[in-house]
Amino acid sequence: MVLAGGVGRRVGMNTPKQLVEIGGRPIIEHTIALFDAAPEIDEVIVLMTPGHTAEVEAIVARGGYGKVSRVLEGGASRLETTWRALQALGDEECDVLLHDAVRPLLEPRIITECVRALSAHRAVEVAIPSSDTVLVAVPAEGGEVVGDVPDRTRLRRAQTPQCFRLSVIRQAFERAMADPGFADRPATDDAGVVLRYLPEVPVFLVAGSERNMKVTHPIDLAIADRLLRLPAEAAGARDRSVLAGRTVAIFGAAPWGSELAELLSSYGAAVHRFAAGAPAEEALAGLGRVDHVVETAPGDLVGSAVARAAHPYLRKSGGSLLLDAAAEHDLAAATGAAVAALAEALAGEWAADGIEVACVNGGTAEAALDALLGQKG
Ligand SMILES: Nc1ccn([C@@H]2O[C@H](COP(=O)(O)OP(=O)(O)OP(=O)(O)O)[C@@H](O)[C@H]2O)c(=O)n1
Ligand SMILES: C[C@](O)(CO)[C@H](O)COP(=O)(O)O
Repeated sequence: MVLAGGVGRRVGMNTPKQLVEIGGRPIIEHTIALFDAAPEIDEVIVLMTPGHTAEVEAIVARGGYGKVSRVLEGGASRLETTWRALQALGDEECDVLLHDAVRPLLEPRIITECVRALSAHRAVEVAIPSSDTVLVAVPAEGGEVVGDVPDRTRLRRAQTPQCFRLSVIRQAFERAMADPGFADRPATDDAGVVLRYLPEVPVFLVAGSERNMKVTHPIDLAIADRLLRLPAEAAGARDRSVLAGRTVAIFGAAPWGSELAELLSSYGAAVHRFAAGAPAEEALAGLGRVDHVVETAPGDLVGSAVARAAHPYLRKSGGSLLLDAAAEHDLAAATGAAVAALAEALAGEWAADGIEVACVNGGTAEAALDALLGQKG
């Protein structure tokens, strides 16, 4: 359930913040795409700000997010939106993940761990340690003073998804909605409702991440935009043995092309080479699955034809695209800059599809391979 019923008062734009475009697409699209691509997820239901469901339906149709079954209107508060989400589900028992639409940087690892945890626990919450000391402020003359400094080692910051067996979260919400005191002291998240109304159900904690931030204030838009343009594992070294059995298509004839093909083959990849300007769609269709695409002749419309053709394949495989900005060309300098800009734009746009895009400026086959595996570039 993608909870998107808010208006984004704190961000302060005249449209709900989940429709604001960052990293090349609306925030809510990043979030929908994540769940749509997650193998553990069967169905996605979106609860959107009243009056804005048509915009989300258009995003879903344009992006072809086939797991989205419904786009419904949310309620007046986050908890009311959750309540509506629960009412929209049938009687059949299932696992439910409730996720803030405005946390578009959730890693697939967290979805996997949450779903796995639900096989042993009826309630699961994602949380991270607090890197700040947290204070309890108490009113005092002229302002506030520190009332308490809780032991930080026991404090966690709650994130989403918050995950439950349907019967558990539904029962907790039924009790909350029947409690006349709930409206005066509402919970601030879904797990809080379980804690208060079904205290016998332990809420198991799964490790979240700093990256899984919530876009709440204007500055978060800039931070999230930047993060969306960085690959999730930017700093992580990659093991080249992952290339075994992968399919790589190389277009054009960069000086290092043959050496790269040999290197890839030595790690067990199946390498297919195509001449510069070869019809990319036709070439890739003949391969079936494609894990990595290398365009070394981006002077042909600065690589966009190959990129366009490669996108559906790389989206399926979670692979990568490498562009070479140093193509020999009459307008080499201008073309190179355009290729680098294209790579940066695609990296942002495709991050949510799990595709990495890198760019090299000539160099060696070794450097190209590192870039292809997301280590540099
Ligand atoms: N009536 C509401 C209010 C919030 N949310 C969702 O809950 C998530 C977290 O809420 P928050 O960051 O508070 O979003 P807004 O309520 O939109 O922001 P603000 O409080 O600044 O208005 C968001 O994905 C938001 O769309 C919701 O589904 N229904
Ligand atoms: C659910 C939540 O994201 C967990 O941190 C948070 O409590 C939502 O709070 P908000 O004030 O509705 O943004």
